[in-house]
This record gives sequence, C-alpha cells and structure tokens, in this order.
Amino acid sequence: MQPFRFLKESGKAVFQDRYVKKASEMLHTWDGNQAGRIGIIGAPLSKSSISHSGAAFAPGAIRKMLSSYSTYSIEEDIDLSDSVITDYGDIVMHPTDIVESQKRIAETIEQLVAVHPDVLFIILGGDHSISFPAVSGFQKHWRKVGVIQFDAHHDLRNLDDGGPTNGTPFRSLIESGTIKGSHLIQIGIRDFANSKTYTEYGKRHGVSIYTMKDVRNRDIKEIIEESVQQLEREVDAIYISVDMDVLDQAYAPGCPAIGPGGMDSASLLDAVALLGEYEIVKAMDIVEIDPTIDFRDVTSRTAAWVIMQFLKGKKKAGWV
Ligand SMILES: N=CN[C@@H](CCC(=O)O)C(=O)O
Ligand SMILES: [Mn+2]
Ligand SMILES: [Mn+2]
Repeated sequence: MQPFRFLKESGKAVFQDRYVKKASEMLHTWDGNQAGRIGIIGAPLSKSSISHSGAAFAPGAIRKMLSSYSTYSIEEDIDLSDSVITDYGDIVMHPTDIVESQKRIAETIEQLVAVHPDVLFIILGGDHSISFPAVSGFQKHWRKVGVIQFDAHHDLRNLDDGGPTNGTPFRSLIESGTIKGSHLIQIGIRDFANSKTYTEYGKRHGVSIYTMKDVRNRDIKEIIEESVQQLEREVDAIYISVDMDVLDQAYAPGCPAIGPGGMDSASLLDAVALLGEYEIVKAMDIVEIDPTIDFRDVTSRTAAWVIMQFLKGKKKAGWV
C-alpha cells in the first residue's frame, strides 16, 4: 500500500467531484507568450478611493470565488469547461503615488492589448479610478472606444478638489479626449448619490444616462440593445465598466458607497451576458469591491458571476 495516500499539499485537501469542473480551473497562469481568447488582470489600486477602501484585495477575492462555481450554464446549456482564461497576474502599484500607479495600469493594458489584440480583457479593480488608465491603454489600440458604465454614480467629479479619485475616471476620459462624452453610456445612476452639477456636466457632454427609474420601468435587455446600437455606429470597440455599487446595498454589501434603490443582481447579470454576445464588446472591468467589509464574500461572488455571464454571452455567440 502506498503511504500517505490521503495527505495533500496545504489547501488542496478538498472534495473533488470528477464530473464537476470549477470555474477557477479555467484560470491558467500566463507563461509570457501564449494567450487564449480570454485574459484576466488585476489592478489592485484603492488608495485613490474617496471613502476608505480595501478594493486592492478584490482581484484575489474574485479569483478565489470562481472556485465556488461550476462552468456549466443550465439556462443556456453552455459549458465553459474547455475555455481557458489566461491569468496575467496583477499590476504592481506604487505605494504612495496614485498618478504613477495609474500610469502603470495604462502602460500595462496598452502593451497587452498591442501584443494580444484578440484577447478579451477582464480587468479586476481596484476602485473605479483604474478605469481611466485602463480605458486609456485600451484606446491606444482600438482608437474609437465606447464605454458602457454600470454605476450608481456618474464619476464625473471635478479634479481640483481631490485629484484623480474613484469619483473622476469618466471626466478624465472625456477631458483627455480619450473618449467622446457621446460615446459614454451610464446605466443605473440613482437618487441621492450624485449632484445636479455632474448630471448637467454629463448631459452637456452628450453622455447617455439611464437612471434606476429607467432600469425599473424598462426591460434591461432593451436598454442594452439600444445602447449597443447607438455605439456600434460610431466606435470600433466597446469597453464595459462594472462598478458593483450599481447594485442595491442588499446585493453588494462589500462596496464602500452602498445605498438602497439599486439594481438587482439578476438584471446586472442578464445585461452583462447580453453584452458578451456582441463582437464589438472587447473588454470589461469590475471595480469598487472592498473584500474587507464584504459579508460572506457576497459582492466578490457576484463579481465572479459577472465574469461567467460575460463569457457565457461570448460562448453563446461563438466568440470564444
Ligand atoms: N466610483 C465611485 N464613486 C463614488 C463613490 C466615492 C466614494 O465614496 O468612495 C462617488 O464619486 O461618489
Ligand atoms: Mn459607484
Ligand atoms: Mn464608479
């Protein structure tokens, strides 16, 4: 008899069902050359958050939560078990210099997209400030970029009061000329989370704004179809930015800026799955989760599902 048959490496002594592939098994560490069609990368920056945030821990928490789920969608009868997600690791942040950290994000995304233009990149924040450099890096390759942002907030704050924070990424994208205001669509903006000044700023710059009232009164799929139709006439690629605080506080306790009257998780998941079906949708970020204040990793689990729904849409349409 072989000795120690039941002794495993620490953390590996877990039950395994031979017929179940876990979503986390799709992750393959990047070997520096070869890449599959899907890539994941962490941007662990949260020193730029207005509210105290440990969102720098979210890339690890979200990856870990992928191990709680399988690769099979019964709703669509789609199995992602053969799909590979190349895990590019995390970008090293500067300990004190936020602008330097943002430069590192922009440079890394620019370089990765240049080398692997066919890869669908999923970027894990971090707070929402990472979307400015991430979209900037992405735009260097794709040129005309549209953004669909799920968020309770406009994130169009002025930069004079606090510099480049999680409240300013879309203002920076517009004012740097990286994207046009008319190529930004915000979905899920809600009451008492913004000031009129920033709503007016958005409208003045041609930003399309769907409030939570629109989300409640209309079919989310209709809003998504309308948004993609509007953008695909004018841009070469669409980038989705998912600020998890778009969800009601009941669904996203791990976000610093929680509140009532938000989206339910099923609507967000349906929206992301549908977006995945469009070839023009090339990248997505997921931001604003602070695992240190989350409850049973509820918010990171939902983020893991956002990834799976996006890939389900991609697989359904035959893009991966
Ligand atoms: N991305 C989030 N932006 C929100 C919340 C900021 C915060 O409280 O950390 C905003 O600007 O209001
Ligand atoms: Mn927000
Ligand atoms: Mn935001």
